[in-house]
Amino acid sequence: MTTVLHANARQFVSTEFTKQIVRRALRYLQSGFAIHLRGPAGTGKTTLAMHLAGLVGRPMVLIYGDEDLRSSQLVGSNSGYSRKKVVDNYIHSVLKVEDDLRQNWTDSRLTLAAKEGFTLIYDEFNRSRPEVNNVLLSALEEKLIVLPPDSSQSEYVRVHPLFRAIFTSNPEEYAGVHPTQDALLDRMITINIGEADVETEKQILVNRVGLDRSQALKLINLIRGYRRQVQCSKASSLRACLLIGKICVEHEIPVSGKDDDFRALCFDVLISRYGSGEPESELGLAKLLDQIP
Ligand SMILES: Nc1ncnc2c1ncn2[C@@H]1O[C@H](COP(=O)(O)OP(=O)(O)OP(=O)(O)O)[C@@H](O)[C@H]1O
Repeated sequence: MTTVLHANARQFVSTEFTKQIVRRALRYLQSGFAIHLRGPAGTGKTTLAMHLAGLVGRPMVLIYGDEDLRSSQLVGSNSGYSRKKVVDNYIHSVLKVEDDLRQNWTDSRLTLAAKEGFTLIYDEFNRSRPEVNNVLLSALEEKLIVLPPDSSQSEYVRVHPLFRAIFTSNPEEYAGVHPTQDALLDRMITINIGEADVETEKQILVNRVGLDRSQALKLINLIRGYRRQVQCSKASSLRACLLIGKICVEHEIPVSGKDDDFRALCFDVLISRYGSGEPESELGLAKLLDQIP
């Protein structure tokens, strides 16, 4: 049974940075094009996708890209049998038996969304093997989903005009990410989602974990400073900010380099995330913490 979701608009923090992306993305979706939000981990792609789906206003279906995802989990599969047996002995000398055994076909998420005109969010789609995603080529271009020959259904599903698709992905240099076939990229509009601006991260920290603005700014500057120092561009600072911020608020730890608990928390979260584990990386973080009043 496929779960259909509805977006929780309250959670989404809107700033000038996010509004200009939402404006562009909505334009493309309203014109019927699939969009692809691509960027480093933790830059807010999935949250933005859910927000956009909420603005489109149709129920949404969520699929997560995965190495083991099979095309049947996108399109559907036969599950079990139903049997209809009719015994006709109206004329007692004549016994007529009709025995009809059929396979039951169950639509999976892509087919459900395409049939009903829902919004499909396919999160980190390039973690699925490229051949599994081939079914999307005709879904996005010819607006048809070709069902497997043994599907006991018609050979294809016509895509509902209100169907929309939002893809998210990490760049190909990430572990576990497959190169995306050009034909699929050619069928979507890719928006590169970079690191949010300081104002957006600050607003998210204030709204999501309850830090005050000055503490949020101190934390953002510390983490961005450390990422610059160790030259780490792999993941954004947002998740680390939210993690440290939440623990500080819930355990009343001040955002201050003078506080031992805060220093230990930053070492625990930041060295493993961005650091090299080398002594100079730890020394560098200690010096940055010394500068936080
Ligand atoms: N505009 C926003 N409003 C509120 N919270 C946000 C916003 N953008 C991001 N977040 C929060 O930041 C964190 C990271 O966001 P998200 O998971 O969407 O990033 P992502 O780019 O999809 O990461 P990944 O590539 O690892 O999947 C989440 O906790 C999310 O709730």
